[in-house]
Amino acid sequence: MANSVTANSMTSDKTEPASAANSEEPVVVFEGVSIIFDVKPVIEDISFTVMPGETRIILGPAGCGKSVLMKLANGLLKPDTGTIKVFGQDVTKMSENDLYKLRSRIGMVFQESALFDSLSVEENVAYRLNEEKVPEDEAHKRVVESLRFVELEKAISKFPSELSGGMRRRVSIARALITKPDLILYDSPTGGLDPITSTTIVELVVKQRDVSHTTSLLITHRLQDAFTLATYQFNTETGHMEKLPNNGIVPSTRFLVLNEGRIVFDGSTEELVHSDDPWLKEYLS
Ligand SMILES: Nc1ncnc2c1ncn2[C@@H]1O[C@H](COP(=O)(O)OP(=O)(O)OP(=O)(O)O)[C@@H](O)[C@H]1O
Repeated sequence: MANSVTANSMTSDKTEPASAANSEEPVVVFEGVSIIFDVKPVIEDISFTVMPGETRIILGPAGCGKSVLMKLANGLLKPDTGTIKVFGQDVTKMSENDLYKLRSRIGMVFQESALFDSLSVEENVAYRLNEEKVPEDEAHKRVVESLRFVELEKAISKFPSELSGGMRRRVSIARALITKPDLILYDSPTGGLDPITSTTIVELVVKQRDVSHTTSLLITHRLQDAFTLATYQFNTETGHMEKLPNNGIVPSTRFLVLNEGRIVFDGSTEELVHSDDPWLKEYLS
């Protein structure tokens, strides 16, 4: 089988290194991060680390601060206290110019796809390349390659309004992958999709993870998607994901669970499912 993700006994945290990252250094580090909106703390004293090649799944009830946390990681929001390092650089202290450069290494899949309705699929996917003044021929080649990855080459000339929700989400993923990022931030990539379409999107995330070993943060409201990510690997021969044998767990998948702006869990899949915490047990049931 042409796979490089290995099942383990649910105890090791070893991960495959991300292609362009130093495997020794964490990709994302939050230390004592808090942010207050209108006198209300939305993120409170959060600390966690994401290592190269890790897929960090972020769970928690609606409004607990998941999207805010992701915007903090991308430098779109600044915390009131604490430090946030991405690729070793403190994003809380960076100028907009430096943040712009840093973001060329970060792919972002926004909630609800966030495509530009007036642009074609090709223009949407090429957006970042156009900003970086990549020559047209080269940009076109890369758009085709990126759309092929999400199995949507045929939609290249269409407009977002002509696409289904699942197709728009695929375009959004193709747009995030076009710069071959070292970190991908997925904000609810299956939000608002039906279960079958959601599974096709999760399969894409699994494919991206297992083909490129890119570090990622992924918010999901669907526990089923989270556990699929933790227990399935991509088979490049069949072109589909499949469940790991013997109840195996993908070792590079870890969880962060938030509630009311605080971390209530930070650990492996096995630790999560075996947690005795009453709140977590209720949340997972
Ligand atoms: N820019 C902002 N200004 C003021 N309040 C904000 C801002 N962004 C988010 N909030 C508030 O912060 C809280 C957390 O929002 P966030 O979007 O992070 O939640 P979430 O966990 O992602 O929710 P959901 O699962 O519903 O997407 C919410 O109460 C929200 O109203």
